[in-house]
Amino acid sequence: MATSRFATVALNVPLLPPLTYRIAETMSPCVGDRCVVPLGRRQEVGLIVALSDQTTIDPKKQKTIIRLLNETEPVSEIWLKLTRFAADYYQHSWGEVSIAALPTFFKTKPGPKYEQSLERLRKPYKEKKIDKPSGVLTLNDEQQLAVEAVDHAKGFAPYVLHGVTGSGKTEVYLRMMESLFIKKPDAQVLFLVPEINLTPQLEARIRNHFPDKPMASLHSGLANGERAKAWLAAKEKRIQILVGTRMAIFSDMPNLGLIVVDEEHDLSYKAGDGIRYSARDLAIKLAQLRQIPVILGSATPSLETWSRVKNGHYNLLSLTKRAVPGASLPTLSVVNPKNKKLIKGLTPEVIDAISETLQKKEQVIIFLNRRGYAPVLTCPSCGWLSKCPHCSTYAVYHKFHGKLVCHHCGWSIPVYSRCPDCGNVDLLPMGAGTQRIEETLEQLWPQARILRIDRDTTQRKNAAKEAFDAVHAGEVDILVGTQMVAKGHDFQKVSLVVVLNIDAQLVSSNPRSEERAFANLMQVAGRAGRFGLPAKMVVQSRFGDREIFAALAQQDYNRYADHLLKVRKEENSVPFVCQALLMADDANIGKALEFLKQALKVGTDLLEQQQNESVVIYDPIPMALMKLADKERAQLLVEASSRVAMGRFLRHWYRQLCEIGTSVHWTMDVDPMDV
Ligand SMILES: Nc1ncnc2c1ncn2[C@@H]1O[C@H](COP(=O)(O)OP(=O)(O)OP(=O)(O)O)[C@@H](O)[C@H]1O
Ligand SMILES: [Zn+2]
Repeated sequence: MATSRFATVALNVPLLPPLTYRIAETMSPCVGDRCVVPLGRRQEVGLIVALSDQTTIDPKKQKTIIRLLNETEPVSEIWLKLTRFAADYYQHSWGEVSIAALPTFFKTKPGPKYEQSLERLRKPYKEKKIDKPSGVLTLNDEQQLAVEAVDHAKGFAPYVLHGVTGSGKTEVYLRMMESLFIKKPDAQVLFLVPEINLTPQLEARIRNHFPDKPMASLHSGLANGERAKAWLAAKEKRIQILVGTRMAIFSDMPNLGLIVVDEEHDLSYKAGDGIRYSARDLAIKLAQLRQIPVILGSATPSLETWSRVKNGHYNLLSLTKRAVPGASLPTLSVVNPKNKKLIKGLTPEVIDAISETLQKKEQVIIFLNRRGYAPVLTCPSCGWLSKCPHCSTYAVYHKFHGKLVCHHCGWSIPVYSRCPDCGNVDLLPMGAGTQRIEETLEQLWPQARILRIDRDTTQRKNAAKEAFDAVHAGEVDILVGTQMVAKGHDFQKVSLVVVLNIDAQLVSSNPRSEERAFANLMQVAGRAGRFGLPAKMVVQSRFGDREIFAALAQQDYNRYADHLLKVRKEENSVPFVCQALLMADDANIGKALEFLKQALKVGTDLLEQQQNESVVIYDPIPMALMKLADKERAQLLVEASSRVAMGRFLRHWYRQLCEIGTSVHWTMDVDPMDV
């Protein structure tokens, strides 16, 4: 075979299409190999995406590949296609996406110890101990049906596994994997989870079920070396099961036979900075490229996903009841705190319910989506408020550390002993966060063992795992926390869930806020009564008569999702339109808005030129959280009736935006989560 003389190399540079380099005679690269090339005065690691025998580049300007990095197999054609798709879809250069998708080790110029490091990465994983051989459960009919459907699937097959909380979705995933392994013993499975904190429990469950199948996890809590190790093990087929957060979607698994996206509605599948990809959406694309089944599981599927079930793009698998015999869903009562005699913000109903549950020696979860002691500190004499000097928001009072902390930019100072404006010494915390509720609980139930789980208590490595282990071991009576306590955990003895302060989410101007509140409520309700204890849920809210609570009382996702879809359809909003957001920030909001006005003009002209009537561009506006870390931010919303129309517009518009040449920093978010 004649060797090619030129290689096209993708590089991590915005807007830069892959560049052509000469191949030295001693090298025989493959498509998918990494290499080091000169770029201006720098040397960069690039990815070879094509080979050819000729080039139109002037021989004097041709540059040569400096070093070929082919000690590992080249990335697969499918991996290249996936990253290329993501690049086109999210408006980045192919190199930006593909290089960024590699673990740091593989995108850094090799140092002197490169070979030894590679060798170390290839060392086998230490055997982990299996807790106890898991007994074989008999699947119920619905579970059985779900497993069989996927077992019979041919080629690309997208499924939504919609199962009420505690309906045994995890068991279904495990059996789906099992039947895949029976058919293809060397198959690989990619199992995506929204949060690192959910991986230990799940990993243990998978390990117990498949003691012989090598597995690894991949998430941002791992050191660079560990990430590279997992990535390489997946690539070289030394592991068969990869459990990971969104970044794991960019693993390259040659024998991939099944993808599971657990809790598919979770926001953390969408990257919030850099390349703003959705791992869930890319999972669908990957399954299509690999021609395999993909399972999106949730008790509360996102409306995007639900509408695709409704229009027949995805197949629906339903689990309508709890899996453990005798287990039922909690009964709901909504208590209006208005005109009630509150004790430290708690209604008598909540207090009684907690006391009763503690008497029965069962566990309580208190869910409050706000960490810290109080969201704001105020001076009652002059009206001073604890504003963050860098953001258009308040710094949160953290009593135990004696600090004011901005949850948006991280700014913090020791808390004032007197008002910085008027000198008054009696500063007052307003509202309550998890710390304050914890303090209240300690005062009201001094005998109870109370544990708070939120981002503040779980920063140390393994802290979250240890905390949840304590709950599982029955060492905790009351668990108070943020969303972290609502997700995924299979608690045995929780029989009461109390929800405080959900109202902020119900009156928000963000149109997705209510959808999220519903998902939160359903999920947290789902932590109670999983093992047959009669369970209760008490929500303090002023909006007890809303549709959301009627649906929650029945645990009727379908009813509420259909209701929301109807509203969205009437409003012609997502998922009935596609959106993209152009965001600009600058020290001065005026300049950010000015740039967006130019962008609007360019875009409007382009639409006219394209005779594209499926796309609408709205006027630029300051963002809801206008100032963040001293940057003033504005946004421009684009909506289109189809993804194709959107893609056609964005591609050209993006190029033209780059030509505007502004000092304003801007980014594009395709399918934004918040507008
Ligand atoms: N067929 C079955 N028979 C008995 N118990 C079962 C069966 N299937 C699952 N279970 C048990 O039911 C409990 C809940 O299952 P699992 O955690 O898989 O639910 P889930 O649907 O993932 O819940 P969630 O969405 O709330 O996280 C687990 O303890 C599991 O062992
Ligand atoms: Zn701030």
